[in-house]
Amino acid sequence: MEKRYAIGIDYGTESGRALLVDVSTGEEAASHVTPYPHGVIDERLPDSGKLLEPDWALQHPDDYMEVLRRSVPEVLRLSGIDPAQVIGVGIAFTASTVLPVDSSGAPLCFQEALRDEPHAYVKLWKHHAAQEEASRINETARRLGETFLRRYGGKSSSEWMAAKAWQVLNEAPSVYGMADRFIEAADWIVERLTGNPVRSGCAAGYKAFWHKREGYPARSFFRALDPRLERFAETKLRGEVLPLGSKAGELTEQAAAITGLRPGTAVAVGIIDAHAGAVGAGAVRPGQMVMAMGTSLCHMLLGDKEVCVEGLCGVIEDGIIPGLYGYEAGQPAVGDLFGWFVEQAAPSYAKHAAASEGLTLHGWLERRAAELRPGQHGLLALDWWNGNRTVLVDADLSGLIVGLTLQTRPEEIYRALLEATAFGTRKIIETFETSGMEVKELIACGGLPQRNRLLMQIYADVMRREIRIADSTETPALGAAMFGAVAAGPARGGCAGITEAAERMTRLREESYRPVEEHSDVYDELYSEYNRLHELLGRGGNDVMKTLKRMKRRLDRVND
Ligand SMILES: Nc1ncnc2c1ncn2[C@@H]1O[C@H](COP(=O)(O)OP(=O)(O)O)[C@@H](O)[C@H]1O
Ligand SMILES: O=C(CO)[C@@H](O)[C@@H](O)COP(=O)(O)O
Repeated sequence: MEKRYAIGIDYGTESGRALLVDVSTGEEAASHVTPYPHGVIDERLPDSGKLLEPDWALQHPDDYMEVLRRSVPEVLRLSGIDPAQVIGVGIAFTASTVLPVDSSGAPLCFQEALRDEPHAYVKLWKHHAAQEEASRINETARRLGETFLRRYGGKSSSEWMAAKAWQVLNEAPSVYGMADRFIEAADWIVERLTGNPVRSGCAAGYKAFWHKREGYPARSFFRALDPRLERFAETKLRGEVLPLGSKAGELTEQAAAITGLRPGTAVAVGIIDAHAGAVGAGAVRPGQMVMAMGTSLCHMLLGDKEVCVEGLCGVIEDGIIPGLYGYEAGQPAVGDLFGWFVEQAAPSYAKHAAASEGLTLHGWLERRAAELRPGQHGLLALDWWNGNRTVLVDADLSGLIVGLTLQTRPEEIYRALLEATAFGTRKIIETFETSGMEVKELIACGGLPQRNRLLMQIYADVMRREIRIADSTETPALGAAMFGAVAAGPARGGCAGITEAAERMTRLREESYRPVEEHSDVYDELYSEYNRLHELLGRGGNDVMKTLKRMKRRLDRVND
C-alpha cells in the first residue's frame, strides 16, 4: 500500500517548522523552518516604530501565514511525495499566545487604522505586562472562593488569556470593543485552514480557565473583576471547545491553494507546543515527566488522579493524553537565559576565542564550563530572568547571581546559569512529589538536549535521576503530526488514537544521562542554598526585586 503521511506544524517563539512524517513508522521524511519575518516584537512596532513598554512581547500574525506559505510546500518539495498521500495536519503552538480578531476572524492589526496600536497585535506567551491584571484575578478568585483556581495551583499567570484580554480593556477599551473574539493563535491557524472557529480544549483548559464539565468561570466572577467583563466568556471567548484528538475540520480550497495540500485533508484541533512535545516524546503513562527544553522549559507530567499542586501551571483532564490528567509546570527562561548571557554579557575576548577555535560561543562556554567541578566556581544563581512561572507564579521576580568576585570568569557564570535552571526544575519536581504525585521517569526533548551535553549531565546530577532523550529532535512538530494522523482516522490510513500513534511513531534514544554520585552530593548542598534564596526572595516578604522593577517601569515611562 502507498505510504501515508501527516504534517505537524510547530509554531515556536522565533520560527515555525513543518515536519512531514510517515504515519506507520514515525520516519521524518522532510522538515522546513520559516523564521518569523517580524520575530518577537518587544521594542518597537514594525511599521511606525512606536516604542513598546517593558515586559511587552508581540507578534505579527502574518508571520504564521508565512510558515504555511513557505514551509508546507517546501516539505512536499523536499520529500517529493504526492500531496494526496498527506492525510492529516496538526498544529502545535506556543501558548497563551492570543490575538483579537474581527467578525471575519481577521486580526485587528491587519486594519490600516490599527497598525499603530500595540493592543491590536498578537500578545506572545512571554508578554508579561499584564501582571497587575493577573494579580487582581488571583485576589478576586480567592476572595470569592472560586474553585477553578485550585486547578492552577492557586494562582493564575500574567501569560494567560484573561489577564491579557483585560489588559487590552484597561489600556485600549476601543480595541477591546472592536474585538469580536480573543483567540489563541493555534485556534486562529486552525480556523485559517478549515474555516471552522473551534477552540482547542488543551489551550482553553491550561490558559483560559475552561473545564470540560464546568466550562468557563461564571459571569459573576468576571463581573467582580470588572463589570465590563461580565459577558467576556460568552462573547469574546465564543467558539466550540473540542478535546485533543478530535478533528477540527478539513482543509478548505483556499488553504489548500496556499499550502499545496489537497482540499479535504483532515486538520486536528490545535495543541500547546510543550504538550505536543510530550506526546512526540512518546509519554503515554502516568508518572512520566517530559521536559520540553528550549527557549523556556515546560514540564509535562502524566497522572491518573487529580491533585492540586501549589503554584503549578495547571492540571487538566485529557490535557495531554485523553484518559489521563496532564500536569504542566514551567520555567519561562532557560535557553533564553543562556542566550542572554551569550548575547548581552559575555566578554568580547570569549567571542574571539570561540571564533578562533571554530566554536559557537555557547559551545566554547560549555567546553570551558565542563572543565570545572561542581561547586568550584563558588557561584549560585536564581533563574528568574523572565520571572518565575512555577511555583511562585510571579512575573515581577528577576534574576540573581551570588558569589561574584574579581576572579569570576564567564564560563563560571555560564555554568552557574545552567545549574540555576536545573535547581528550578528540582524545585518543581519536589513540589509535585510532596503533593503526592509520582515522578517516575524523566524524558527530555526540545532543542537543548541536542545542543548542550553539559546541561543534560547537570540536570541528571541535580535531580539524581536518569534522563532519557526523545529520539526526534522535533517532538512538538511530531506530536502535532500524530494528532493529524489521529484526526484522519484509521479509515484514511491514520491512527485510531494517540496511544496507537505513540506506539507507531515515537521512540527514545539508547543513550541517556545518568547521575554521578559525587556531583549529586555537591549539588544537594548547593540546592539547599538555592532553596533558601528561593524562599527568602520569592516569598519571604523581601520585596527588593519588585521595588527595582517598579522603579525601572516608572523611569522607562518618563523616558518615553
Ligand atoms: N548550545 C547551547 N546551549 C544552551 N542554550 C542554547 C544553545 N544554543 C542555543 N541555545 C538557546 O536555546 C534556545 C532555542 O531553543 P530551541 O529549542 O531551538 O527553540 P524554541 O524553544 O523556540 O523551540 C535559545 O534561547 C538559545 O539561546
Ligand atoms: O507556555 C508554554 C506552554 O504552556 C509554551 O508555549 C511557552 O513556554 C513557549 O515555549 P518555547 O518557546 O517552545 O520554549
